[in-house]
Amino acid sequence: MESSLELSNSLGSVSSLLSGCRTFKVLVIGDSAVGKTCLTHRLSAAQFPSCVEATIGVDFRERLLDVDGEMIKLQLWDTAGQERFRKSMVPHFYRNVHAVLFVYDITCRASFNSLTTWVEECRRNSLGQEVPRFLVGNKTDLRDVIRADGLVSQEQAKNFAKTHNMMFFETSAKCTSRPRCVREVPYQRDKVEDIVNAVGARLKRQKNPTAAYNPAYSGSFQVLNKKKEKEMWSCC
Ligand SMILES: Nc1nc2c(ncn2[C@@H]2O[C@H](COP(=O)(O)OP(=O)(O)OP(=O)(O)O)[C@@H](O)[C@H]2O)c(=O)[nH]1
Repeated sequence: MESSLELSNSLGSVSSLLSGCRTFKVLVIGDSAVGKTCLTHRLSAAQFPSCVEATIGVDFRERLLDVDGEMIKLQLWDTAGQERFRKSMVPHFYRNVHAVLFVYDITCRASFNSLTTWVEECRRNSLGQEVPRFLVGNKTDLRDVIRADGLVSQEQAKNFAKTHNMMFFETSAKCTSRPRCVREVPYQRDKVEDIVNAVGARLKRQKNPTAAYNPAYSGSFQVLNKKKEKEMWSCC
């Protein structure tokens, strides 16, 4: 497993050097089922997936982005939320990270409360404060079907973001139709592109990112010997 990771990362680095396009590793973390996989599909400009399974290990998706005339590549690491599917891979997730998206589900207070655990995991893995952090409250399309007192309020989330020096967004990975969402429920504006642009703009200002972890494909690494085995290196 580890040698596969190292080999693929080296191949990716070569590809990145040849393309001359700066590549940034963006880690996506948060509890299981908050919507990290769906969100990374959307962030990489793909559709909301019709069917998703729990991530085993990590999946990769990429997004090429034009930021003020410079093409940069966001390499989105969609990590497993379930501890049993993360196992010994965690240190790999945190190596050479350029930005982190902390995702919670606005309808699941427990996923918001867990954010401190995810922040702590970053600290344990020596992620410096200079690495930009983004807080994303997902599933805003469910705001109307959940009792207000069951929702994580924007105020709470903003305070958390401020305390931890994060840029805050709420979005729905599912709500893909911008005009329909804007007209029907104004606060459900499709913010996915806003998130991509904010991450891109913030990273573009970063000088000389390390180019170590650059798989030039979409694929996945998974912890083996699990019942729910997907194919290794499955394309997205
Ligand atoms: N209503 C709604 N459902 C969503 C949204 N995003 C994801 N989901 C659903 O939430 C469930 C979990 O989504 P995933 O993307 O697999 O969650 P995850 O965080 O990647 O989960 P792990 O892989 O276990 O870490 C799926 O049934 C999705 O269809 C959203 O914005 N709105």
